Amino acid sequence: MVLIETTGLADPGPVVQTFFTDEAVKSNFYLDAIVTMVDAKHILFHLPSSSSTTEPSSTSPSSTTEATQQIAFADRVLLNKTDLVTEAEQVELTRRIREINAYAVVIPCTFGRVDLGRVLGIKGFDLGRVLEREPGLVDDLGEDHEHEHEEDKSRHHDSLVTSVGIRLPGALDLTLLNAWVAQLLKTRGADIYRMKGVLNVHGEDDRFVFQGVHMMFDGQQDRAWHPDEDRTNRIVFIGRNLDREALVEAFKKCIVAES
Ligand SMILES: Nc1nc2c(ncn2[C@@H]2O[C@H](COP(=O)(O)OP(=O)(O)OP(=O)(O)O)[C@@H](O)[C@H]2O)c(=O)[nH]1
Repeated sequence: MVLIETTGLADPGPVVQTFFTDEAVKSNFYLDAIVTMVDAKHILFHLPSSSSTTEPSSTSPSSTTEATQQIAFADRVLLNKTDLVTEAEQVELTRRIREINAYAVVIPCTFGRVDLGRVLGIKGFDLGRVLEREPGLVDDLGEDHEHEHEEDKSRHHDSLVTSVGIRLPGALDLTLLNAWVAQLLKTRGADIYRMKGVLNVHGEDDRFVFQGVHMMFDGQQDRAWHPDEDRTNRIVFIGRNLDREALVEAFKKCIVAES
């Protein structure tokens, strides 16, 4: 096992991509998970202060992007130094972290003490486990809350990093889907940090699972849908300037029309 500790200012994107593009690395290692350590006492100085602004809450513009990106890429976020903040501050910090990355599991701790089982053996990039666990993401950001998002359009048109989870019933036309994803990665790849999905492709008995990191896309047929399983398509984006409505609209156009 190799643990890579990057510098505090590292962009995780290229590090992740190495595991998928470098043949020597790819054939000898797999990427298990990205664990981001957040300093509860100081993180707010490095994040945009609210959903409506891109400015950091203090004068640390140099590290704003990095702090946000490191949270956005994470499979696990260790919220450290919780002894130095109040309970209310911890709740607010957790909310901010989940606003950026609704998919990561946030683990509060002090002095970095966590059960290793919670940060190792995660298989966060394993296609076989894509969206195996959706901690509230789809419920929080799915169709039931469409109205709330309608009212809060600014959130999806600013340059914040957010998570967008979409659930859509129906069978997908693979050709249309491929065209959409190719176009999306070409035009928005730099802004999409991570994406994952479980899809119901028209005429297929198996689930189609995929994940992406920036322009890099990896997908495969998965196990067969169970007879009584809900075949709803589920897709998750974590990225910058995500326009939920536009993503939903484009995704809907890939659904095969019912005859
Ligand atoms: N009160 C409190 N102090 C902590 C905690 N974790 C670390 N510290 C202290 O914070 C100080 C600075 O440590 P860190 O913020 O972890 O520094 P670091 O990020 O490891 O430093 P670099 O890796 O060099 O960037 C040290 O004196 C630690 O003992 C914690 O949970 N609570």
